[in-house]
Amino acid sequence: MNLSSNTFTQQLQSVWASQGSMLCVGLDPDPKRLPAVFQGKPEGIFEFCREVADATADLVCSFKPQFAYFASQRAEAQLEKLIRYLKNTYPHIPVILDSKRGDIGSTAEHYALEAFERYGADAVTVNPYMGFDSIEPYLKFAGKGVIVLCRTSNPGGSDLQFLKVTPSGEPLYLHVAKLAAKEWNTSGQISLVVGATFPEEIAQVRAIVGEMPLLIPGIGAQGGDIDATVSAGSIPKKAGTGMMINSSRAILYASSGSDFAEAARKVALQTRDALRLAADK
Ligand SMILES: O=c1ccn([C@@H]2O[C@H](COP(=O)(O)O)[C@@H](O)[C@H]2O)c(=O)[nH]1
Repeated sequence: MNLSSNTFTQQLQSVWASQGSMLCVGLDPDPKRLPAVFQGKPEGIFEFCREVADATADLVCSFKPQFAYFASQRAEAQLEKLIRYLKNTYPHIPVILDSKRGDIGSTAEHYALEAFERYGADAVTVNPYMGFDSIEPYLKFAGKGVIVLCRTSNPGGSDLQFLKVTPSGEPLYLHVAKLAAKEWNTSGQISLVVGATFPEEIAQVRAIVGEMPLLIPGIGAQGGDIDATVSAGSIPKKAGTGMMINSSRAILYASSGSDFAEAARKVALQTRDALRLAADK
């Protein structure tokens, strides 16, 4: 199979089946929390992420490097190198660049080039606040995934996402889910972000979007409940699919000692198994 001609959605379908995992490991290399051996090392960020990825690759359905952790350290070259490494070593595992971009179309064209050509990501997270013309440039990259923020995991997400925006009193996040699923997704490239900290809302989004993949951050360090999340986001009769459930800090920083990779694997394995168990209920 030529994986490079596979779409993001096809990659996900195959990896859910082959790895039996809905776990997405988030790569958020916080300089204050890196094990001592990587601190101040020229390619320490790349090396730390590579070791965690190598220790968990057989347990995941995707990797999600968070752009800000690299950019704040002037480590964009290490991000490029990391994604190149992941794509070469684990071509079956999709890489999501979490950069939550959003801007007018002419600028979005360059954010899309950045995500898909410079970094070579399979999918990118985007903010829908500026409307469809800010999303459209990403959709021109056939097969690439475009993951739209819908109901985010943070408490402040309610400030805007719960505002009633239609005459019938529909909250903004459900309006985004409807727009994304019924108007914007003509090419099948769109997925949505919904937080594990809000399982009731996950269920409402799932009811609107059918089998659309959901990126679900918020288990682990943010305390989202695994059973409630999986139950809310599952696709009827397709257990173990449909979701990329992200955990970053709980896995990356399971130990700050020299056993960090082993500890990361242990937590990733427990999380993968808890997700599997929840899917089988
Ligand atoms: O609603 C959202 C959207 C994105 N994120 C990102 O996911 C990870 C979560 O990290 P944890 O350490 O597992 O809490 C992080 O990169 C966020 O930027 C999110 O948390 N919520």
